[in-house]
Amino acid sequence: MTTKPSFPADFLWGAATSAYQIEGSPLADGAGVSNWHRFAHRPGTIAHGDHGDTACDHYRRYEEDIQLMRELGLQAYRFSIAWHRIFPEGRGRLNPKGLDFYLRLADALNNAGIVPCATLHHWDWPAALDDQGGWAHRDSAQWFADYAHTLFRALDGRVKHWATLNEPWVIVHAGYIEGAHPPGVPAFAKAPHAAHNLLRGHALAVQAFRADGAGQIGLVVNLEPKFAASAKPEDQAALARSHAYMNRWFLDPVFLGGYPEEMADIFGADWPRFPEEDFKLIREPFDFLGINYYSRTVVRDEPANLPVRDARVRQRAEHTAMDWEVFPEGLKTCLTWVKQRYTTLPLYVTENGAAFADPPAVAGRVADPRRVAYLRDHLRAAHAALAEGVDLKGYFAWSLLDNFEWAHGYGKRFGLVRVDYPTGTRTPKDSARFYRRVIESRGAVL
Ligand SMILES: OC[C@@H]1[C@@H](O)[C@H](O)[C@@H](O)c2[nH]c(CCc3ccccc3)c[n+]21
Repeated sequence: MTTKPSFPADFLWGAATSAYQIEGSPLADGAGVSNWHRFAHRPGTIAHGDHGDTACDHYRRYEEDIQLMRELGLQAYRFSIAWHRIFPEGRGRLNPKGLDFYLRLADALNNAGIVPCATLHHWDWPAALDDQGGWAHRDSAQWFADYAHTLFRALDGRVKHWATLNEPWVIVHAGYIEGAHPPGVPAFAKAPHAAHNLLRGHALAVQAFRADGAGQIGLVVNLEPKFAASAKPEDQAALARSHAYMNRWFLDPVFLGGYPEEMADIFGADWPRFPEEDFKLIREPFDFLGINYYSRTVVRDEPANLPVRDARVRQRAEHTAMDWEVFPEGLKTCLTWVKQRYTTLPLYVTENGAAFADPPAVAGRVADPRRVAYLRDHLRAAHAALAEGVDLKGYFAWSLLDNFEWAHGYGKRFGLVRVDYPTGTRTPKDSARFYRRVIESRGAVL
């Protein structure tokens, strides 16, 4: 490092979580059954038979966790709101006690001088909505906008930084193509409709925010740079399909007004014709884009591998416990690609982090040197993007706490803070102490 990085004085340093992954108390205070509560209790869906009945018990321990955030020097905290606590059946009857938890959470964060950054939908929602067709049902867009509108009004003055959806791509790919997430049954032909309705819902929620909200609203997407395994035409074509499928499927419509042409190739006869007026709606302008970055993938042509007909070529490099390649420069690649192809909107890294097989706590310490190195190298890449003119406004480490890693259960630990189950004991890892020094020095320690 020739010159010490220095991030802007107003750069927002935070950490991120999501409701089902940390809260526990899935049915407390009148909450309805969520898709993830039902799915995680279906035998065989989650590693080790894990589920979110307790998770990090954050629903009850949120004040302790906010104290942890203060000790880490966090300036912001990205969390998600559990729809099924607000509308147990998805729409109609409001559950005041469910809403009250988020009022208390936002007040405690504001009192601690920590900016609350709320994501309206981070994959969990009332199971009743899946039973009514889920995101494949065209009305799901309005269900979401009505839910969002209620929250904009209820949290007005407490939350000023909103995101509509977390990673619509994962909701569609894992939920409708793979069946590894709820609704849990592969429904290939429904996937394009689910994607389209997620985008319509996002845009309708932004319109509701313009009418009744205050602050900033954005969309959070996962991006993963793709590289071809060779210059062979078939590998180059696989690259184009893979890149369109994961990185352009949602950003092309919101910023360019139409889906990538590769989608019709990928879905074939199952690729619908959507009404033109939908694309006008989906282009509703918003205030920032959140980018979740973890890794890159090198792909080759693989005709048997439907629907994208690509396959990952594992690289000779360090990999995390998720078997994701450690590739820090990919974060800069994502940030500069978005600026060059789509928009000069403010950008946030809304998730970046790694799971490693951390040792247990010894004398109040957890040595996680690989996570320290991962954060250091990715923050350097973020700074390089800033230096190239990307309007990067903040960074949220994934995650504040070790938590429920979806189908992987609790075996994959992403936290800056270790959580020991079932006691729930929190122990800041060395990476938490490192991150605090990064925040205090505005990056000078990198
Ligand atoms: O896996 C770590 C985190 C999850 O715990 C978050 O809830 C979720 O927002 C999130 N997204 C990603 C990257 C999306 C992705 C997953 C698998 C394959 C490709 C992309 C990683 N993570």
